Amino acid sequence: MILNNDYVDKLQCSEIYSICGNRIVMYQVEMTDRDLRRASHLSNLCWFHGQRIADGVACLSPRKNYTRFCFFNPDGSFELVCGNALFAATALLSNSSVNPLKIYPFDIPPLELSDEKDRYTITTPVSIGYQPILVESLPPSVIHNTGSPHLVVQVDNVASVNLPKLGATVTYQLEVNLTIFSICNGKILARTYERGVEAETDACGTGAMAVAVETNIRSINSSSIIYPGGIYEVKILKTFPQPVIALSVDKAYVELIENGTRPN
Ligand SMILES: N[C@@H](CCC[C@H](N)C(=O)O)C(=O)O
Repeated sequence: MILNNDYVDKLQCSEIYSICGNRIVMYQVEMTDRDLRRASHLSNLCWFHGQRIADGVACLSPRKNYTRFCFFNPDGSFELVCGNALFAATALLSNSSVNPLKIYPFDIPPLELSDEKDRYTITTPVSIGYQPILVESLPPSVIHNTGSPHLVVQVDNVASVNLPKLGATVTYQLEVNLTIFSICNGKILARTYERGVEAETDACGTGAMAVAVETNIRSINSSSIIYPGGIYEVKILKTFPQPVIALSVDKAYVELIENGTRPN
């Protein structure tokens, strides 16, 4: 993506990464926790001349022994975790003096991040949903919280679902993301409609984790989750007392697509 100089000026200390096609602004800023939580105005970095050019903004703020992580959707809503932004954060900080393994979101235990050979990996506990929910024509489905909440629905064929229509209903009624998946020749295919973006994105890290939880419950054995924008690998490391998942992505799917940093 080539943006004009006006937008590059607006970006200042930030970059846009594409992670499996999910475009995230990575904004490095010195801010207190209190100010960060209120910084929903930073979501304006996702917009240029009324057009959405990114699917969220992740703020990284240095602390003494770790980096604080905070995420806003393009509509300004706050979310604890964006899986893809954490992959980008690992890529961004791995060449700096900051310890990339210590990136802490608010309110939840720190996730484990690793940068090994050709892959980035996030390891995190997730909360399983038990209460089946009925929305429109969808089969009863549950919400898994993988740092962000996803209603996870198995369908016959992901390609033939009218995701914009169903997703809009789900985000409006339940205020969660909608992630659908189907099994095709033993492979898991997935799509996510993101709340706060109010559109389908090319891929979603927390959505892939939610699919991994659901397929594990249904005894579907496949470690690859294929989104329109790229492929994630998942491993369930343990299931009790709650599942712990390792989600990884090939570094080739993590691309710096716009660099707004300017020399002084
Ligand atoms: N794209 C993200 C999830 C971002 C948060 C989501 N829109 C929400 O509001 O929960 C990912 O890769 O996990």
